[in-house]
Amino acid sequence: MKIAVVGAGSWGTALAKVLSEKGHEVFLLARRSEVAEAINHRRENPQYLPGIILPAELQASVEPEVLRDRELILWVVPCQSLRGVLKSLRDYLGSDTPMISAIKGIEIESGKTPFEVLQEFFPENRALMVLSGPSFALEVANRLPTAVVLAGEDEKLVHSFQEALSLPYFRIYRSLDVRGVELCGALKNIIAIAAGISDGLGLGLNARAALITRGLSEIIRLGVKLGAKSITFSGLAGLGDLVLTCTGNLSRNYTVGFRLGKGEKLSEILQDLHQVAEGLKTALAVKKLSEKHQVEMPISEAVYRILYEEESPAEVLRKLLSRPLKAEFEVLPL
Ligand SMILES: NC(=O)C1=CN([C@@H]2O[C@H](COP(=O)(O)OP(=O)(O)OC[C@H]3O[C@@H](n4cnc5c(N)ncnc54)[C@H](OP(=O)(O)O)[C@@H]3O)[C@@H](O)[C@H]2O)C=CC1
Ligand SMILES: O=C(CO)COP(=O)(O)O
Repeated sequence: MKIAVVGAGSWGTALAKVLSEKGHEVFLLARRSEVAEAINHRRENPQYLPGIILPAELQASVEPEVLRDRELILWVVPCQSLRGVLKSLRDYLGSDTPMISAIKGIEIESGKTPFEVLQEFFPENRALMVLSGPSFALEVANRLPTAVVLAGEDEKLVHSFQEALSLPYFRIYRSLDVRGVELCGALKNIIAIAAGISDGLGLGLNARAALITRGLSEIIRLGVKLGAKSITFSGLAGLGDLVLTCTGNLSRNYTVGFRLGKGEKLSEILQDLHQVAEGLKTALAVKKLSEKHQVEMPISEAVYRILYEEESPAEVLRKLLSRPLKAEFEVLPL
């Protein structure tokens, strides 16, 4: 299959490597020519995946022309950049070319997910899909076993892409709950920041387990209000990715939280953060969505206050722990 991956950061490069190893003809569309040149001539993306040797067949370019004859496009740019990237590239794209978003975020202005933004640009396209799940780029690039989920509305189509894109070390499960799979991936990043803060403060493993569990509970509440199926949250894109990013120090979101917990200011952290930590922006989008839909999200709210109202992590923690006691599950008559 002729494939283009748009976005030559860590995840775009790792996915392009997987697809190239599967035998597809892959173009990786970079924004900067030095990135494309390093990939084409040194077989490496030194800024984002240093030391990983990329397949000789994988080609990189900065020319949007390479999108013209592709049979599949993967979108792998930061969520807040997607709309601008689509505006600049739409003339090179077929209106019904299959497309997969591998982006985990929510647009701040519109409250839309990447899938919804793609639908806005390609309203007739019935071949839009979402890829999510626990998958650190570096581990995938090192061919460590990974399981992810591909979601789409057309079961036959998702099934065929599941087969076409899987490798033994990159197992793709399929789902019809696009909304759920996509929201899981976006919302877990905020909880990962919270887990990092907790670890940075030295609050211990009990606290982290509580954050993961209560975090899951609140992201299900919002997700279901927004049309997701609750069962999806117990799958790879939900619990799987939540556990990975709340416990793995390869996570950029967790790392930002950890540094905040250690007392660094967000402005200092942003200065040397050379990759995207989507949870920072998603926290703003979720603040608006939770207020609009009247969903209580105490952990996400706490992260928002630390990030954007400069409340100290210790003060936010004190408030979290003094919330009224309640039943664990709202639906049970306890
Ligand atoms: N890394 C991971 O392990 C995983 C990441 N994801 C998701 O994938 C998405 C991309 O993340 P990731 O690859 O890690 O991010 P990185 O920060 O590693 O790379 C971002 C890439 O996007 C490019 N980019 C940024 N802004 C623009 C823009 N306005 N126009 C065009 N290109 C732009 C960057 O180009 P430049 O270098 O020129 O700035 C860079 O190639 C995120 O939503 C993330 O949550 C999902 C699963 C795993
Ligand atoms: O989503 C990820 C792994 O599944 C990557 O997490 P970070 O963006 O926090 O690094």
